[in-house]
Amino acid sequence: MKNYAVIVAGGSGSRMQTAQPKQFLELEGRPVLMHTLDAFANCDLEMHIILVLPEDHIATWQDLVKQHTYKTRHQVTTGGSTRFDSVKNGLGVIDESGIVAIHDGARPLISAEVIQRTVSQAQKTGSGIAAVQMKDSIRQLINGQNKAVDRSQFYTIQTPQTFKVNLIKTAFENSKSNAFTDDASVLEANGVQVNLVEGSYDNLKITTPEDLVIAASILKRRK
Ligand SMILES: Nc1ccn([C@@H]2O[C@H](COP(=O)(O)OP(=O)(O)OP(=O)(O)O)[C@@H](O)[C@H]2O)c(=O)n1
Ligand SMILES: C[C@](O)(CO)[C@H](O)COP(=O)(O)O
Repeated sequence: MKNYAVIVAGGSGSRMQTAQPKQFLELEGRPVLMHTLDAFANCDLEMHIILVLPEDHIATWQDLVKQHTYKTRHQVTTGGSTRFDSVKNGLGVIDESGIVAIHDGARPLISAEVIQRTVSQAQKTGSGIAAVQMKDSIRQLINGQNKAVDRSQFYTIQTPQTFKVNLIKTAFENSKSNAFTDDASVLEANGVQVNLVEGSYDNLKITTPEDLVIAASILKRRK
C-alpha cells in the first residue's frame, strides 16, 4: 500500500505577527517547513510528500529551495482559505488507495516514532490520531461559571492525523462545512469513530513567537 504525507502550510500565520508566514521562518538555520518535510522523508515509510502552500507564497518557497539547495522530493499544490480547504486540495492530488498522514507544516518537531505509530494504527483500524494527555488543571465555563473538570478525560490533539485514503477522502467530499479545525473531526462528522495514539509533548505547533524559541531549544537538545 502506498504511503502519502499531506503537509498543510497554506495558512498566513496571523498569530505569529511576522511579515512572512511562520512556515517560512528560520529555525536553527533552515525554514520551519524543511524540518517538517524532512521528518517525513526520513521516517523509513517511503512517503510521497504533497506540500500545500498559499498561492501567493509558492515563489517564496521556490526561492528558499534554491537558497538552501534543498533536495527532498515533494509535490506542491495550492491551499485554500481554511485549513479544511487546504487539506481537501492536498487529498485531491491522491488518486490511489493507501494511507495518508495529514500534518501541519507548522509542527516541525514531529518524530519518526510518532509518524510510524499513527500509520500503524491507521493500517489496522482506518485512523491514527496523535494526541497527548493534558498536563494542566483545567476548568470549563458553564453558563458563565467556571467549574473544575477531571483532566484525565481530556486530550490535546496533534498531527499527524493518519487515515486510509478512501475513508478520509469520502469524509471531506461529504462534508457540508469547512469550519473543522482538524481532520479527525471531519471523519467523526461523517459517522466514523477515530482512534488516538500517543503523540509527543515535543510535537508543538509553532503558533506564537515563544513557540519558535522553545522549538529551537528542543532542536539544540536533540543534536
Ligand atoms: N488556510 C489554511 C490555514 C491553515 N493551514 C495550515 O494548517 C496548519 C495549522 O494551522 P494554524 O497553526 O492555525 O496556522 P495559520 O492559520 O497559518 O495561523 P493563524 O491561525 O495564526 O493565522 C498550519 O501548518 C497552516 O499553514 C493551511 O494549510 N491553510
Ligand atoms: C490540527 C491541529 O494542529 C490539531 O491540534 C489544530 O487544530 C490546528 O490548529 P488551529 O490553530 O486550530 O488552526
